Amino acid sequence: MYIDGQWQGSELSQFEITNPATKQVLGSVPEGGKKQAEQAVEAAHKTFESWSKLPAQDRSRLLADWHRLIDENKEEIGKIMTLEQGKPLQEAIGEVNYANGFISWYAEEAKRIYGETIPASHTNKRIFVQKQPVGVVAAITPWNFPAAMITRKVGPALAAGCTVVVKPAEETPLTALKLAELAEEAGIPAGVINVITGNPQAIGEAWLQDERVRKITFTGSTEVGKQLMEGAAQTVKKVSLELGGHAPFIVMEDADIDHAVAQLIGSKFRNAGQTCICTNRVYVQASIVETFSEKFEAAVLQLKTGDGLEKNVDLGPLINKQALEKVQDHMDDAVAKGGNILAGGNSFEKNQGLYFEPTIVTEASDDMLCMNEETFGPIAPIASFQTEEEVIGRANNSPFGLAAYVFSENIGKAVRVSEALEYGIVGVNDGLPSVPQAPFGGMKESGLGREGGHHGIEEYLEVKYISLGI
Ligand SMILES: NC(=O)c1ccc[n+]([C@@H]2O[C@H](COP(=O)([O-])OP(=O)(O)OC[C@H]3O[C@@H](n4cnc5c(N)ncnc54)[C@H](O)[C@@H]3O)[C@@H](O)[C@H]2O)c1
Ligand SMILES: O=C[C@H](O)CS(=O)(=O)O
Repeated sequence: MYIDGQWQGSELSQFEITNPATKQVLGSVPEGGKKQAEQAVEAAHKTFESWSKLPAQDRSRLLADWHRLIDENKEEIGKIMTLEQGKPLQEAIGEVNYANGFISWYAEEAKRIYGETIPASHTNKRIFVQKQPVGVVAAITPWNFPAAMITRKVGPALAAGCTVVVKPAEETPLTALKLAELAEEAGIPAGVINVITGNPQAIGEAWLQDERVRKITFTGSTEVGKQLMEGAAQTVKKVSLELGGHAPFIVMEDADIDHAVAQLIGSKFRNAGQTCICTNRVYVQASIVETFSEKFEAAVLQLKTGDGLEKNVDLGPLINKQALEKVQDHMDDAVAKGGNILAGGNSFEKNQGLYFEPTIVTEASDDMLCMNEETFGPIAPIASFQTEEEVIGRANNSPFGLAAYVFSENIGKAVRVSEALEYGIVGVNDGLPSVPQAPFGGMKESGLGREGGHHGIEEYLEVKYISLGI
């Protein structure tokens, strides 16, 4: 753990981090709890005064130095990520670059936190609006993007002048600790970033109860997000939630089918289907569903599943046994409800790694689990539809509202459908929309707030106006 500029916790009991591809023990980290959570808040609270008063140019420079060191170490960070999370090495390095994009974006954004003046309704008054950092921020992050989900929070928080306490997922703390090590090397002062590993419930509860923590920013399951949202009410903390998704991928009859197939491969099978914006259900207009399915099958059969450190691997292992069991449940349910397995359909174990083949299920029906619950694995169920109105209704019939995709070469139709979809992110002829400069986030039970772009820093700012009598 990294608290107040000190690497500590060796005296505590440890928990092991294992490689999901081999079950090899990679190392161990301290099992922190309430006490360490409170120590971290104390450090962040103590440092907030000086960090928030630092000129924005200085915070910007420190973030830029951190960005440079992350870039210089991206292969090492990528390998740590592949070892503890399982994604293929090139994909892991890609995540490091994506994660680092938030650091560079917010290094610049730090210098552009503008206020405003408002014409007063009285001649003897002047009104000035200022934006000030919210204070100590608690960040809790998932295992599937061990770097990007941290920098997508810590970047804007530090740029805004906040200090942070971070709890990474138990499965993937090593990437987070490496990022902290590089932040220390960049000269980011002790207490600005604190990384705690250990008991999620104990650490989370300590932060929820602590009035010095002024914001909770969480990325993870909707279930846990709801718990944290309730807990934040104890001291009325600001809350940002990046939660579960269930993305529809809509292919209209006038789509470029080859392009849509290529984009679906990326959207469905990135991180072995373990991303919040992965396509979870595919809707193809009836007139082209056979042609589309044949082309998609041919592309899926080219994919290679294996240890992420092996060359030319497209899909790594699933993170754990529970993840595999959920994917298998969705597979069995789809077949039981009349689904036809066009490709894949099997789990397998290799060197103790748990894998599921990239899978296509055709004849999917809306009552299937995979058409309603987040699969978080490499199953692509294909359902056909007749009309634009029908598919919009089916796509929106979900408690989730994170990402959706629509493919059509008719611009008017693409705009009409994208505007009708109740999702925070809509890819139009684009299956991989995530970039640091855009406001990433969901509607409905997929979350609150946005991360990325100029919207992302607003989450860490309070708006104050000063009414000046003259
Ligand atoms: N919307 C997004 O940007 C986004 C990004 C990545 C993952 N996700 C979602 O996250 C889920 C998968 O990630 P996961 O399995 O790590 O999710 P999870 O909710 O189980 O865990 C996320 C984090 O919360 C912590 N946590 C769990 N219970 C807690 C509690 N009671 N108090 C405090 N912390 C607690 C975990 O230790 C982990 O650090 C999926 O639903 C996925 O869609 C969403
Ligand atoms: O899993 C959720 C991530 O936010 C996905 S992305 O890397 O931001 O697209």
